[in-house]
Amino acid sequence: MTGELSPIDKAKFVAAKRAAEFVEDGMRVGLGTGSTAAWLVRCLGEMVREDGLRIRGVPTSTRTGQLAREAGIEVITLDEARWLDVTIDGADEFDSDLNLIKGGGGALLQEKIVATASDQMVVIADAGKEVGTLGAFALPVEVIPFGASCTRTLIEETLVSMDVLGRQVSLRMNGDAPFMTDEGNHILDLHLKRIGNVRQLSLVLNQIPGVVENGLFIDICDTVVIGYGDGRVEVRDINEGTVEKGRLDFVESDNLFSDLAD
Ligand SMILES: O=C[C@H](O)[C@H](O)[C@H](O)COP(=O)(O)O
Repeated sequence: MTGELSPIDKAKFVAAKRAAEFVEDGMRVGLGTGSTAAWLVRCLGEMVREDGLRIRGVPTSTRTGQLAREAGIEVITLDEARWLDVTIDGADEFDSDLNLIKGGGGALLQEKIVATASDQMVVIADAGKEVGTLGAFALPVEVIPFGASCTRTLIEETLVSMDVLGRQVSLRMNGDAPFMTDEGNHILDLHLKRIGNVRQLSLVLNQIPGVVENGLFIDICDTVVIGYGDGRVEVRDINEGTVEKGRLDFVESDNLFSDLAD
């Protein structure tokens, strides 16, 4: 089964597998959304089923909640948890300050709420997600449907006034209809190429009426676990830099690979 996985999936898997070690018995855990976070949920599910790990998970999307339940993880709401020990989630981009772009899957709002309600946020990513400057990945902005075209115009004017490169804004679609988030909102993707001042852009965007949240995660992530297609894993800490370099063995995880291949 291992041979059927692409290098990118192996990279995501080893990052998730290593990050699962941050989770200890009794913890309340924020569960991210996306293809990398899905690996984490499967890893944690295996630890619950086979090692007796007792955790309660707070999912960041409907689909992660479903996956977690299927994996055997007890799912609770953020309000029930009140506070989380750790959140582990994927990212679309991360930079050397561990600032992120998230929301490629449209889950940025719940993800940001959950991550900021956690003692620690650990990001899991394949090495291709690392960038010198955020912005090559289109920045998702969640907006309420009411007046969305006016909100879009205001965003475009804001980008012009900030002299941001790129500036193209597109409404994310799902077939012929606008993409709907779990909160019933729309996503505008900002094609910026390069974001010079992430802090300022994030603040300015969130001041526009109609904008619910943007996909810039600034000063939220504490640790990034970077996976490589050959099994190498690097753990990078916001204060200490690279704290670990290692390699994970695929063989012991064959049943997980089998699950995914089904
Ligand atoms: O809305 C989706 C999330 O922010 C994801 O964590 C992000 O898009 C990364 O997803 P993936 O692990 O599939 O690349």
